[in-house]
Amino acid sequence: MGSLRRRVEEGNNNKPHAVCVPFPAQGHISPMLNLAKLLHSKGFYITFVNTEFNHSRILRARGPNDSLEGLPSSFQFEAIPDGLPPSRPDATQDVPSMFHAVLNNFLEPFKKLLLRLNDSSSGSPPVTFILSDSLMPFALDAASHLGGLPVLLLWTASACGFLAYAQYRSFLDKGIVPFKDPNYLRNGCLDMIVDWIPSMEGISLKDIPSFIRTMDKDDILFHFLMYSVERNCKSSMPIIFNTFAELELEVLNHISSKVVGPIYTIGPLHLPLKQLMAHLEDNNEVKSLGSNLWKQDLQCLRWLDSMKSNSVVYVSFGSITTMTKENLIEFAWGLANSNHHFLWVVRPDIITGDSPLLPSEFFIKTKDRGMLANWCDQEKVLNHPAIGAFLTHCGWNSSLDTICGGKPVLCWPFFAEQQTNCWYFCNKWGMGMEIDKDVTRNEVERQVREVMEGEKGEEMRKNALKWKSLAEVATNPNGSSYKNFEQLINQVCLPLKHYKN
Ligand SMILES: O=c1ccn([C@@H]2O[C@H](COP(=O)(O)OP(=O)(O)O[C@H]3O[C@H](CO)[C@@H](O)[C@H](O)[C@H]3O)[C@@H](O)[C@H]2O)c(=O)[nH]1
Repeated sequence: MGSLRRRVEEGNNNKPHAVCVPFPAQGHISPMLNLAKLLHSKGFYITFVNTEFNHSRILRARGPNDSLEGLPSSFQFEAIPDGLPPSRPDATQDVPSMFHAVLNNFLEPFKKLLLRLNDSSSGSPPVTFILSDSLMPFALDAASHLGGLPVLLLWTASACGFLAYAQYRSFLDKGIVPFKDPNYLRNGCLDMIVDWIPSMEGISLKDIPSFIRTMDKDDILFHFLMYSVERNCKSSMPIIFNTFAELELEVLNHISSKVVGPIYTIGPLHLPLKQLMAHLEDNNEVKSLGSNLWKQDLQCLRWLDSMKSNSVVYVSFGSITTMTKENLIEFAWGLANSNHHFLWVVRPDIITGDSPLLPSEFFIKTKDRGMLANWCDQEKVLNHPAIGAFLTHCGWNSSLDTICGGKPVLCWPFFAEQQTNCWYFCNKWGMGMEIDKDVTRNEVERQVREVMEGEKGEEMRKNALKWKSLAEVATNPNGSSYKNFEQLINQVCLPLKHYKN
């Protein structure tokens, strides 16, 4: 697929040009787009690169007028093929296959794209740097192929997740991974305390990013993360973290001593973006840009408007989590039996290969207090005063959404570093409780009641509000993330333009 829009405009040629390449999944595209918009507001020319698959999904979910067309001349979208066979058009692609594709299929089309963008007839200024997702290591290879083009790396998950992934080689060297006993998931093995990770005293194997859970020495999930994080650590390029220093200070100090390049914490990106959007005119094209891969149900917010403050539990498991039909039924009855109001995002692809069907008794029992949606504007939902708590899988964007909204969490981590985020919510940040992997309706009911009515829930709510206010301080002028972002722009990104020319 070629350029979607190309307009040469006076003045663009002097702009520094950032080519942004997110990992092709919702939880990566959204923070990358947020950062791209912030860079654009600082005068950068942006090329945003999606896969063809996700590009089509965004067009379908948002419609051409409200997604990728009619943009200012200094913000363009490009799409490259992922080389994967066709899959369900509105479902998240298989994660191991995507890791395989990233390692094998992306380098050549991406190099071709960079060459085209750098061609004087392209209509865009010469590329100044690549802003690459940390999980797209081919961007580093493409950059060196093009004579050492600078690369900025964006880590879209938590810093604690990064530090935990950075231990993967130790798990191999110590002979812990791959596991040898086929019962390792059930025999208490995962309760082993991991005692060598600085700043994570008391953490157990079960809280380490889940890709250690394998008996296969060549497991693609484990090796992809180990390889990508190690490449980040060894690179002299800056790594940007979507977190704030006050939240993960100790971890960040350890990461700083582990990586060759500098690190910049500039999050939560939601907050500076919100401020930026508030200042843009309503007809500003960047304002209407979004990256949701599913169509948002706008009714949810209207429904919440009619609810009392702190009275609704919001339930969502992000864009990748899948569960069994039995899990879904247990969540449903747990919510129903709690007698609380709830808004539940049930993605059409949440049950692998099947539709998420719920029993009619459930609908009868929850008729006046339950709302289901395929997808919603989660940031807005979590900022809504009616929401009292969030039942989440602990993906990092959802974690930041809830921190920015000041809502306590019930955690049901699915995979990746969600287990580590969950451990931090429950053990360090004091705003979370964990629901067992083998979820039961009784536990869901009990925890929903606790977070909505109990003393512990009250304590968690207070802590959540404390983190919300610290996140605001960090992103306000003179806050840590604000200053880091200014430094990143003025001391790293803008001088790169000078260096290129
Ligand atoms: O109805 C919904 C549900 C979700 N979201 C958004 O979807 C994103 C979901 O991202 P995240 O919470 O991070 O979950 P995943 O989609 O699972 O994200 C992947 O990417 C994250 C960032 O790298 C990792 O932390 C996760 O472990 C990984 O699974 C967030 O921005 C939400 O605001 C909506 O807008 N509407």
